Amino acid sequence: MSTFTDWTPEDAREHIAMPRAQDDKYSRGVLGVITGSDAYPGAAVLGVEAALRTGVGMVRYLGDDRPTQLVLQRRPEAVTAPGRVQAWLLGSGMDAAQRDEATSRRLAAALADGLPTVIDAGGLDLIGRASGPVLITPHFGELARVVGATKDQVASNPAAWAVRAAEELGVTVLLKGHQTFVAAPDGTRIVASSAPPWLATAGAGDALGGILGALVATHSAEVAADPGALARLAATAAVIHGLAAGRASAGGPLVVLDVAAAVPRVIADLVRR
Ligand SMILES: NC(=O)C1=CN([C@@H]2O[C@H](COP(=O)(O)OP(=O)(O)OC[C@H]3O[C@@H](n4cnc5c(N)ncnc54)[C@H](OP(=O)(O)O)[C@@H]3O)[C@@H](O)[C@H]2O)[C@@H](O)CC1
Ligand SMILES: Nc1ncnc2c1ncn2[C@@H]1O[C@H](COP(=O)(O)OP(=O)(O)O)[C@@H](O)[C@H]1O
Repeated sequence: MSTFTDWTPEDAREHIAMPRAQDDKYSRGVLGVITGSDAYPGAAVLGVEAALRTGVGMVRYLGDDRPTQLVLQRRPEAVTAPGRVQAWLLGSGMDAAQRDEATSRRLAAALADGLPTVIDAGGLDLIGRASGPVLITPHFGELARVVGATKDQVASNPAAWAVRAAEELGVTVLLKGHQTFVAAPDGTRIVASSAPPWLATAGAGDALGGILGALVATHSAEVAADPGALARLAATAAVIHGLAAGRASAGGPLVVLDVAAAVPRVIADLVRR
């Protein structure tokens, strides 16, 4: 039985990249994002919004036309031309069965980059094709599909299934749920428990992907030097997400854009501690 270490706000604060006076947008980190689809364009908007609110030098969004238009309407800060990136966020709001050729090509190019890559939802079939360090962000149903189990089996012992998936797949696993379990092939085991159940709402996981993508892009060099850093960044994202949900909720229902809107204040409070 693995022991999972609780990830606290004090732990999380150590994993926020503070911009320095000499920084520019490129040196802070560029997150490449391929998410969303005609069927689920909102997932792209939520992920980009959350990434920008977490703090990153640039979000380079390279998804389909419809989500691109919606992302730009909501966030003209996003750059939609190809170019340099330091980490990738792939798969939220995509359906592997509906993927067209152009999307497959863009995903393949991203996966061949050798960069740290966060893979969510409709990108999870691509785990084995990534050439860089990988972090996956499944919910119980998605992890069940990936490891060939049932959702009920995963739900009955999520911590153990997160460990098993990390060991079998050789990637860092962030398993979503009321508690967020993070397991890495190097034996790192972390749990984050700051999220209120009000966060169980459609799109919350897409926002988590954006928060995590931004943290990875702003720590790309650290991850290249030590892929074990991905687990600590994953747990930090879960803590930020949970604390932001607590603010957006204030004890009542929340909407995901309000969770993203709360992220900058959560981070400001963390770094002030
Ligand atoms: N605004 C947008 O654009 C949004 C877009 N979105 C995008 O939609 C796409 C489809 O994602 P999806 O999770 O809805 O369906 P899918 O992967 O087929 O899983 C279904 C299976 O998994 C289970 N299951 C589901 N959730 C679970 C959970 N939290 N915890 C535990 N189990 C859970 C469920 O089990 P059941 O309850 O049926 O037994 C069923 O077996 C994806 O690309 C996503 O990014 C969403 O993010 C919403 C907002
Ligand atoms: N009962 C719960 N309590 C707290 N957080 C939850 C609960 N259920 C889900 N969450 C969180 O909400 C998010 C849901 O993500 P996900 O299942 O991928 O939904 P979606 O695909 O709709 O974005 C995850 O970050 C998860 O940890």
